[in-house]
Amino acid sequence: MVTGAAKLLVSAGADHPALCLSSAKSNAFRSSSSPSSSASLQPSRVQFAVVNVSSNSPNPRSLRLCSAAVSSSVSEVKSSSVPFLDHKETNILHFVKYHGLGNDFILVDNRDSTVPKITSEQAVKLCDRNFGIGADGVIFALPGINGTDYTMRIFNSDGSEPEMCGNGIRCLAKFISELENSQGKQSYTIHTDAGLIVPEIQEDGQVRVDMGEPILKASDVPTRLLPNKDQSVVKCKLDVDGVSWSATCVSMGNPHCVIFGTNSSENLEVDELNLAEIGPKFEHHVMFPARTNTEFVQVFSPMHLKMRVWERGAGATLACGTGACAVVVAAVLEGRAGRACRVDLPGGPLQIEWREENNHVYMTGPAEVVFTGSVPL
Ligand SMILES: N[C@@H](CCC[C@H](N)C(=O)O)C(=O)O
Repeated sequence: MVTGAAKLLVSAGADHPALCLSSAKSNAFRSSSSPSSSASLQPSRVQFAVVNVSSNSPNPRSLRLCSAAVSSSVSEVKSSSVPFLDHKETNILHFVKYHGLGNDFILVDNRDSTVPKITSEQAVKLCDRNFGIGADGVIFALPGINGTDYTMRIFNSDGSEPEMCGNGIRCLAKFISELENSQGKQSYTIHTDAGLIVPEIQEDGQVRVDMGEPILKASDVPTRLLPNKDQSVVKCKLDVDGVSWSATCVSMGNPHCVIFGTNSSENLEVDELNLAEIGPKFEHHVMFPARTNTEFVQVFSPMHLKMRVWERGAGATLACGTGACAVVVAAVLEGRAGRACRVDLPGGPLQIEWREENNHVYMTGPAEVVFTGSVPL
């Protein structure tokens, strides 16, 4: 069943997924060019279909090319002339998976409704890396509110709904530009629960995001840690797991607890931390009434930081955009770094700038398509 176009079809039993994978490098897998390739797929047995778009292809048209392929494998009954994401089969969700530095998301075209197409319980199942598609969250592109172009909503992989997601909004910008069929430099106004966020796709494909102003007032972060006179929580003692940590709390719309050291060591070696053990203890600490994301940071120089993150609702991830922003704000407040830094995350670097003129934080980084697919709900 493998053709010259590198088409691979695996059909499993009724209780197991049938999976269709296609190379993005050829148009030969379009439905019109290979009608027999999907003939062995019986719609009732198709549990899951994925088209591999190519994680390293910079070709912005790759998503549109592959959309045609999915329509042929998931639904033989549909005409391939209808764009993939516009198919309206009952109980099938069409999605595109993206990642920003390995922080990965299932993107859903929700422009026709203000209600997310799936529930938080369904999101948990789809994010599962063994029994689902696998992702750190599900992101919906909804109609704009109050004059904005779009609204972003997101479920974490545990089903909770955060206010914002930095890597996710870069992915959303790329997703929207594909939906709108636009090319080159584009900027969008996005309504989020953290306020107005403005991502801009650059000529080089990177996405620069105006992330708005950081929130430092303890009660707004929120944290119960004792604030300073100016209401901020900077270098505050926090006991976790028998260790006294030095914590600075910053909200980028969502809460972050930033750790550079302990009472016995001013500087962390972040690779030595057992994140899976200590992360949940920070996340669920009584000092954080809305739980928290936690970043552990090592300072290489005033312009170069390294962090690892334990995310609220998602655990250890390869990157966290709001986390990297919070880290630079905290580093400035603690006098450890300048306002423009490279932040190294497990999945790669982000450029972060906290501008003095307008108090806004700017994040620049990549967002890439991984694959398109369809899944029954
Ligand atoms: N990975 C995201 C943050 C996602 C939300 C977070 N888990 C929370 O619950 O606040 C990012 O890149 O910012």
